[in-house]
Parts: sequence; structure tokens; C-alpha cells
Amino acid sequence: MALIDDSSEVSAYAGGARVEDYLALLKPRVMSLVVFTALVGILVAPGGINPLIGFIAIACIAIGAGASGALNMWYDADIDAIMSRTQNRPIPAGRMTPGEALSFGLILSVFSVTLLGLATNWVAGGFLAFTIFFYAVVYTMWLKRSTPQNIVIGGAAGAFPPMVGWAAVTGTLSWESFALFLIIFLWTPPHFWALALYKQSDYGAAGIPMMPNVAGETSTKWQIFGYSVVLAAASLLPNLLGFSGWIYGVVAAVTGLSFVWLALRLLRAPNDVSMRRTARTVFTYSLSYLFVLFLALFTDHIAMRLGVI
Ligand code: HEM
Ligand SMILES: CC(C)=CCC/C(C)=C/CC/C(C)=C/COP(=O)(O)OP(=O)(O)O
Repeated sequence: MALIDDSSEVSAYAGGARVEDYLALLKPRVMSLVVFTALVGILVAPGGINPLIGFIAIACIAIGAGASGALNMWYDADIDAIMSRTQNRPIPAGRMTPGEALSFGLILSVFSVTLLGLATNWVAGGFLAFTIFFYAVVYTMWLKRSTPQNIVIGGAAGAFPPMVGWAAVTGTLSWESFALFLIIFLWTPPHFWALALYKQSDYGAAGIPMMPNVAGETSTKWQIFGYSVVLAAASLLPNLLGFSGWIYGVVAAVTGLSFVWLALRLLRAPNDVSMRRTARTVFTYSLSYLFVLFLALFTDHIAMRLGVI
């Protein structure tokens, strides 16, 4: 287990966890984009959903995502204490006990899964439970510390939420929802490895086998480029499967090509400070890219429903 006794690097517990600390456990900034993709999954799924049930569904997915973040912070408190980016999190900073974070994560997990299952259906409820399990156990406890493919396989957890949203509306997991999964799944490696390229020393210091530490910078840049090419192609799947129109198609093509172009710039940059700057640009771009792509899917869907396109 990651953290049991007081002799670890984690600061001694000083007590006094506040509401902000409990909120921080939910990783709200990262999870906001996760929840947005789930929302789009709900909005574009065929058949529609009662607005109140839709609201409950998205709240459950948000709470479940936050719960998995709390479980991740409970387990990872020892390595979070080593990395400068994560040192001030509630447990390593000594403002909260591991037990408090664990209880919080478990209670929210059970609550969100149960409510989603009761309010919508048990395909959605079960899939939310599986997603929480995948992030907290498969990624955090198993893959993260053991293989540089950690975020490729484990990243699937972050790609499931639109499928959970889709299932909340339809009670099924269709090919269309799988296409949304695939886009986020292929997006995760360039998103995360770009960050790891300029935060490399942090992960190295914590002994986490992230790709740049293990395979080196050049190999990581090639892999980012490869994933960006496949991602740009896969982003056109909604058009090929016939559930989006030209608005989404144009946005996907332009933003996908831009992603490939940026990844190519990163690939050609010498491994120095300027490369790290480009890696930061790729990371920042990856966030806007996913947001814009899913926004375009939603906009396109509304336009089709209104008969505008
Ligand atoms: C295993 C998969 C993933 C890993 C390892 C990962 C890792 C990270 C890390 C380490 C950060 C920096 C966060 C921080 O400063 O605390 C970050 C930022 C971010 N990630 Fe990811 N991420 C993954 C998947 C995702 C997914 C699936 C989404 C959304 C769909 C996402 C959305 C974001 C956002 C929005 C930020 C910026 C947060 C901010 O502004 O502080 N990430 N990611
Ligand atoms: C609905 C539901 C359960 C959604 C889960 C979504 C999910 C798995 C998101 C993963 C994104 C994320 C916070 C990665 C951080 O990786 P890390 O933990 O290695 O990063 P860190 O170093 O910042 O802790």
C-alpha cells in the first residue's frame, strides 16, 4: 500500500482538513474536461433523456470521477510528496489523513454508482463502477508504477466517461459511443507524454516509469507523433459512422492536422530547452483540442436536429 505509517516522506498529519481540501481530492480541473466529454456523450446519444435525469446522470459521473481522484490521491500520497507539482496536495501536505481521503473516495464512489444505476439504468451504473475501478486500481495501484505503457492502458479509464453518458441515455454501449472512447484513448498518450517531457525530472525523482524516463525523449516524441496521426484519422470516425455532419468533420480535420503539425514540430526540435517549450505547447494544445472537438460534435448534433445542416 502507498501510505500507512508516519515514517514516509509525507508530512506528519497536522489536522484541520477544510472543505477546499476535500474539493482538491476530486481533482476538479482535470475532471472538468472528463465530465464535459461525458456530457457530450449524453447530449448526442439517440433518443434523448429527461432533463432532470440527465442532470442527475452528469452529477453522478462528476462525483464518480472525483471519487476516483480521491482514491488515486490516497494511494499515491507517497509519490505525491516527492513531486513538486503534487507536494501541496491535502495528504502529503499533512492537512488530511490517508484514512479520511480513502473513506471520502469510497463513500462518493458507492453513492455515485448507486444513484446513477437507480436514476438511469444499471449498464450505466455498472460501467461507472468499472471506470472508477479502472482508474483507482488498474491504473493507479498496478500500471502507474510498473510499466511505461501505464497511461496507454490505464488511460482507457479517462476515455470511458462518454460511453457512461451514452449508456445513461440508451442503456447500451454502441459502436458510436466506442468511437468517442477511441478518440480520447488515442488522445491520452500525446496529452500526457507532452507533459511528462517537460516535467520529466519530477517523475524520475518519484521513480515512476513514464515514457521519457524509460524510452528517452526521442522515442517519446516519435510515439507522440504516431499517436497524433492515428488520432487525427480516428477523429473522423463519427462522420464515417454517420452520426455527425460537416461541421464536426471540418473541425476534426483542421484541429487534427494542427495536432499532427505540432507533434511534427516537437519531433524535429533538438532535445533541449526549446523542445521542452514545444512540449508544453503540445500539452496545452491537447486540452483545447479535446474540448473543441467535443464541442463541435455537440454543435453539429444540434444543427442536425434543427435541420440547419
Ligand atoms: C491516464 C490518463 C491521464 C493522465 C496520466 C493525465 C495526467 C495529467 C496531469 C499529470 C496533468 C497535470 C495536472 C496537474 O497539474 O495536477 C493533467 C492535466 C490535465 N488533464 Fe490529464 N491526464 C490523463 C487523462 C486525462 C483525460 C482523459 C482528461 C480529460 C478528458 C484530462 C484532462 C486534463 C486537464 C483538463 C488538465 C489541465 C488541468 C489544469 O488546468 O490544471 N486528462 N493531466
Ligand atoms: C467517471 C470517472 C471515474 C472518470 C475517471 C476519469 C479519469 C480516469 C481521469 C484520469 C485523468 C487523470 C486525473 C490523470 C492523472 O493521472 P495521475 O493520477 O497519474 O496524475 P497525478 O500525478 O497528477 O496524480
